Amino acid sequence: MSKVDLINQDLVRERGTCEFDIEELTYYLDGDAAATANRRKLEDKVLSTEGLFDKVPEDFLSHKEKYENAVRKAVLFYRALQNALDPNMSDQEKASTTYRSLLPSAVFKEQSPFTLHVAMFIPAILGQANEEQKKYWLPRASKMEIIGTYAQTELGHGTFIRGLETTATYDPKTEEFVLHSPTLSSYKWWPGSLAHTANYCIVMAHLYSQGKSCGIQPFIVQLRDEETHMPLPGIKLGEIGAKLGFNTVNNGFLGFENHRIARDRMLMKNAQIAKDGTFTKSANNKLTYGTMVYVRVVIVNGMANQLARAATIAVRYSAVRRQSELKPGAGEPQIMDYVTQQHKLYIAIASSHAFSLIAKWLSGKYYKVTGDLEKGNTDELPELHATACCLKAVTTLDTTALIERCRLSCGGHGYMLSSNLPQIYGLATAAFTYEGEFTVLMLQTARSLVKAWEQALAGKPLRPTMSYLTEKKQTAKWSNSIDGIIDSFQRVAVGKLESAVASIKKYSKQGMAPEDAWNMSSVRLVAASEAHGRAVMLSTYKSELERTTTSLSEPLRRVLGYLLHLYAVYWTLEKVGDLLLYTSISESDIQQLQDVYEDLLGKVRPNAVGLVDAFDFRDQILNSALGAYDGRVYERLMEEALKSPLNAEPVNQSFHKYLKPFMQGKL
Ligand SMILES: CCCCCCCCCCCCCCCCCCCCCC(=O)SCCNC(=O)CCNC(=O)[C@H](O)C(C)(C)COP(=O)(O)OP(=O)(O)OC[C@H]1O[C@@H](n2cnc3c(N)ncnc32)[C@H](O)[C@@H]1OP(=O)(O)O
Ligand SMILES: Cc1cc2nc3c(=O)[nH]c(=O)nc-3n(C[C@H](O)[C@H](O)[C@H](O)COP(=O)(O)OP(=O)(O)OC[C@H]3O[C@@H](n4cnc5c(N)ncnc54)[C@H](O)[C@@H]3O)c2cc1C
Repeated sequence: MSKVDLINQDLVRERGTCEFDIEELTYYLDGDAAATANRRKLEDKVLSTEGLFDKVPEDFLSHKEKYENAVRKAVLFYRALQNALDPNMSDQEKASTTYRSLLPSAVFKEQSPFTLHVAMFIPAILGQANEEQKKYWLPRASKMEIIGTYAQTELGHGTFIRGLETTATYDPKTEEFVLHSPTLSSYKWWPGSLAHTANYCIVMAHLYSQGKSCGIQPFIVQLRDEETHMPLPGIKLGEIGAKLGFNTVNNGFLGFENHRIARDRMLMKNAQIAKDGTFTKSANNKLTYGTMVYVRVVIVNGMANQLARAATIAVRYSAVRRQSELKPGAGEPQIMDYVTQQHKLYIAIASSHAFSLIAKWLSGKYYKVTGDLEKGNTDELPELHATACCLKAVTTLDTTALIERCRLSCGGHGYMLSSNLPQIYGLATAAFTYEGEFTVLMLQTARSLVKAWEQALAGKPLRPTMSYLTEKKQTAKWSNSIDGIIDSFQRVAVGKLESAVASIKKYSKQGMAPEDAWNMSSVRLVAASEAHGRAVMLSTYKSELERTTTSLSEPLRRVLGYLLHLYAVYWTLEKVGDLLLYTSISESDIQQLQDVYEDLLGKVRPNAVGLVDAFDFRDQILNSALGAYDGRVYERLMEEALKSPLNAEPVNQSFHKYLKPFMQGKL
C-alpha cells in the first residue's frame, strides 16, 4: 500500500475541496516561506533526537516517574534545541520560532520542567538586572549552566504582591541581605521547577533597609549546591503535589531561615541599594512588575497556538468520524456535516487566527515601550499594562472555553488522555489563573478605563486603544457590516463603562468609601473591561488582517476574510443582549445575522481541514490519537489502549487477592 492509501479517504476528499493553497497559509502564519523552512528544519533536527519519545505514555506513569522521565527528556530536548537553533538568530527570533512550532509539546504533554527557566528566569534577568549583573548571569543562564525559576507567589498571597511576606533585610555591616520567611503563609508556593529542578531563583521579597520598607524587590538567589544539588543551609524546598495539569513542571515551595546573600544579588536595574544601605527607588515602582507584563504578552501567542492544536485535533476527527443519519438511507454523515458541529469548531479556528494577529500586534507594542523605558520614558507603560491585562484575560477565557468545546465535540473519545485534549485544556486553564488571575487583571484594566473616562469628560486626549471612548458617545446606528459590528462593540464598552462609573458615583453619594463603592461596582467594571477587550480584539483582528494580507492570493484572502467575518458575527450573536441594550440592533438585524452566520459556516466547511492542516503541526506535536494527519483514529485509539500496563497480563493479581474471595463470600 502506498502512503496515500493509508490516509483516511474522508480526509483525502476534504483536502481536495480546499479552495486555497494550504502551504501559502502556512507561510503566512510563520511570516514567510523562509521562516516555515527554518521552523521545519528545526523540528526535523530536534525531533530526530534519540530517546526523546516515551515508550510507555507518561499518562501511565506515577507522579514521581513522570517527573524523572520529564527531566530525562528535558535534558535531551534542550541540548538538541540549543544545537539546532541558528546561532545568528536573535533571542527574540529563537523564541518566536520555538513558540510557533510548539516544539516542547511534542515531548511534554504537561510542559517541561525547564519552562520557567526560559519563560521567566531569563526574562527577569534581562528586564531587572543592571548591565554588570546581566554580563555575569545571562551567559550562565543561556548555556543552562544554572537552572532558574521565578518565585513570587506565596502560600498566603499570589494576587496581592504588596502583601508578600518574605523579607530581605539589608545588613550594612556585612553588606548582605538576610532573607527570611517569618510565617507559614510567607512560604513561596507554586513556582515551576522550584521543587527539585532549579538551583537558582529570582525571589521577589519585601526589602527593608535602614529600618524602612523599600517595597517589593527582585533578588537572584542560589538555592542548591551546584555539585551535590543539596539545598543550601537556611533554605527549605519541596514539591507542592499533584495538580489538574502541569504535573511535569515541578512546582515547588520555598522557605528561608535567615539566609544571607551578598548585596550584588539584588537585581539593580531599576532600584538600587548602596553599600551603606541607602535606597534609590526606580523611576516608576511598577517597573519591578515588568517580567509579568512580558509573560502576559507571550501568553496571548501561546493561547493562539494551543487553540490551533485543539482545533486541528477536533476538526480532523470530525472529518473522519461518522455517526447517526441526516437523511434516511443515505448512510452516516461525517459529524462535521452537522451544522451544530461546525458551530462548535470553526470559531476555534477563527479565534486562533485572531489571537495570533493580536499577539503580534501586542508584542510590537511591548517592544516599543521597552525601548522607550530604556530611554527613561514611561509614558506608554500604563496603556501597555492595561491592554496586556485585558487581552491576556479575555484570550485565556476564550481559549479555555473553546478547547473544552473542541474536547466535547469529540464525544467520548475526547475524554481519553490519548486524545491529548484534556491535557491541552489543563495547560490553557492554568493560564487563566497564573500571571494574574482573570478578574484581578480585568479590574486593572477597569482602573485605566475609569481614569480614561474621567479624562474624556475633562476634554483631555486619550491613549489610542481607548480613544473610542470619546468618539462613540451617541447610540450607534446598527449596521451589519464588520465595521458596523466593531463600532457597536465599542458602543457596548462605552455603555458598560458608563454604567460602572455611574454605579461608583451612586454608591459614593450614599456615603460609601471610594474603595467600597468600587467593590460594589466591580461586577460592572469587569463587564466593562471584557467589553473593552472584545472591542480592541475585533478592531485589531480586522486592521492587522488587512495590513498583513495584501500580497496573498485572492482565494486565501477570501477564506481568511470568512474567518474574520465569522468571528465578528459569532460574537455579535453571543452578545445580543448587550447589543440590544446599547445599540439600535433590531430583531430583524439579528435574524439576518443568523442567516449570514449559517452561510459563513457553509463557506468555511470545504476549507476546514485545509485550514487546520495549514497550522502545520506534526503528529508528534499534536500528540493525539484523534488528530493525526492520516486520520487513522480507530487504529491509533486501539494502539494507545494496548499500551496500558493493565493489558500486559490477561488476569490481574487483584482478582486473586480481592475479587475472587469477595465473590466467593470469603471477604
Ligand atoms: C535555549 C532555548 C530557548 C527556546 C525557548 C523554548 C520555549 C519554551 C516554552 C515556553 C512557553 C511559554 C509560555 C508561558 C508559560 C508560563 C508558565 C507559567 C508561569 C506562571 C508564572 C506566574 O504566575 S508568576 C506570578 C504572577 N503573579 C501575578 O501576576 C500577580 C498579579 N498581581 C499583580 O500583578 C499586582 O498585584 C496587581 C494586581 C497589578 C496590583 O498591584 P499593586 O497593588 O501594586 O497596584 P495597584 O492595583 O495599587 O495599582 C497601582 C498602579 O500601578 C499600575 N500597575 C500595576 N501593575 C502594573 C504593571 N505591571 N505595569 C505598569 N503599571 C502597573 C496600576 O495600573 C495602577 O496605576 P494607577 O495608580 O495609575 O491607576
Ligand atoms: C499552573 C500554575 C503555575 C504557576 N506558576 C507560578 C510561578 O512559576 N511563579 C509564581 O510566583 N507563581 C506561580 N503561580 C501562581 C499564580 O501566579 C497565582 O496563583 C495567581 O497570580 C493567582 O493568585 P492566587 O492564587 O493568590 O489567587 P487569589 O488572588 O487568592 O484568587 C482567589 C479568588 O479571589 C479573587 N480575588 C483576589 N483578589 C481580588 C481582588 N482584588 N478583587 C476581586 N477579586 C479578587 C480572584 O478573582 C479569585 O477568584 C502559578 C499558578 C498556577 C496555577
